[in-house]
Amino acid sequence: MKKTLNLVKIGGNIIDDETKLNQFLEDFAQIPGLKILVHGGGKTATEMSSNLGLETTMVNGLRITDAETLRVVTMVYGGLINKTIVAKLQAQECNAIGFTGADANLIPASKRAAGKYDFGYAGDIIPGVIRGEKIAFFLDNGLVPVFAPLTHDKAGSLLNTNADTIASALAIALSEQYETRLYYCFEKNGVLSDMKDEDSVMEELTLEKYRAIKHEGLISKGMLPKLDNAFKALLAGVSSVVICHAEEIGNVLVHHKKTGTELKNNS
Ligand SMILES: Nc1ncnc2c1ncn2[C@@H]1O[C@H](COP(=O)(O)OP(=O)(O)O)[C@@H](O)[C@H]1O
Ligand SMILES: CC(=O)N[C@@H](CCC(=O)OP(=O)(O)O)C(=O)O
Repeated sequence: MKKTLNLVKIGGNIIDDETKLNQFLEDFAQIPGLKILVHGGGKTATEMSSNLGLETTMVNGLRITDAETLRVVTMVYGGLINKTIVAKLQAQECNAIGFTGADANLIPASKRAAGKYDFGYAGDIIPGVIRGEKIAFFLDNGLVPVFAPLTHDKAGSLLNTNADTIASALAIALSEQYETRLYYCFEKNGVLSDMKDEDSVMEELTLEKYRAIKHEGLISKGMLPKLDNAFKALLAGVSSVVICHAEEIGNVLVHHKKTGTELKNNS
C-alpha cells in the first residue's frame, strides 16, 4: 500500500500577514506523516516591486516577468519568503528544507514563448520532467520540503512559475510513489459562487460545473490558474484536491474535518 503524502500550497495573501502566516505554520507543523509545503508570495513581490519603482502587470493571474522583475521575485520567493518559512518551521520542530526548482534540478522548465503576451522570464514546467524519487529521498529521510515558486531553464536562468502550477506538477509527479492529497490554502473559505458572500462556498466542484461558471464570469484573477491546475492534478491521478481557508488546515489534516471546496472528477 502507498503511504499518504499531504501537499499543501499557501498563497500570498496569507504569507503577507505575519500573524496569519505564523498561525498557518504552527498548524502545518502539527500535520502528521509525510508533507510538502509550496508557497507563493505574489502580494509581497508586487509590494517590493512597487517600492523599487517597478510596475506589475498580471495577465490571467500570471505575472509578466521582465529581467528586473525576475531579480525581485528571486529575492522575494527564493530568499525572504522561503528562508523565513523554513526558519519558522524549524522553530516548531518541523525539519523543513527549502528549495527552488533549480536545487538538485528538481523542477526544470522552459521559458514561455511570446505569443499574444510576452511573459518574459515565466517558466512552464516541462511535462513528465519532475522525478518524484528525488523528492521522495528527502521525504523518506524525515525532511519536509518547502518549495519557492521558481524553476530554471538549465541554461543558467531562474524562471518565475506560478505556485499553484508547481503544487499541481509536484502532486502529479509524486502520485506515482504516494497516495497524494493536494490542498490549496488561501484567504477565502473555498470557491465562492458569489464573491460578495464569503459563506457561498461550493462544497464540491466538477470540471463541467467549473467550465459553466467560468463562462458566466464567476471565476476570475488568480482563481483561474488555481482551478485549472487543481483539475489537472485530479485528472492526472492525484487522490484528492481541496481548496480551503488557510485557517482550516489544522482542522482538515489534524482533526479530519471536511471544509472548503472539494474537486470531483465527473468524467
Ligand atoms: N469564485 C471565486 N471564489 C473565490 N475566490 C475567487 C473567485 N473568483 C476569483 N477569486 C479570487 O481569486 C483569488 C485567489 O487567487 P490568488 O490570489 O492567486 O490566490 P493565492 O493567494 O492562493 O495565490 C481570491 O483572493 C479571489 O480574489
Ligand atoms: C508566473 C507567475 O505568475 N508567478 C507567480 C509566482 C508567485 C505565486 O504564484 O504567488 P501566489 O500563490 O501568492 O499567487 C507570481 O509571480 O505572482
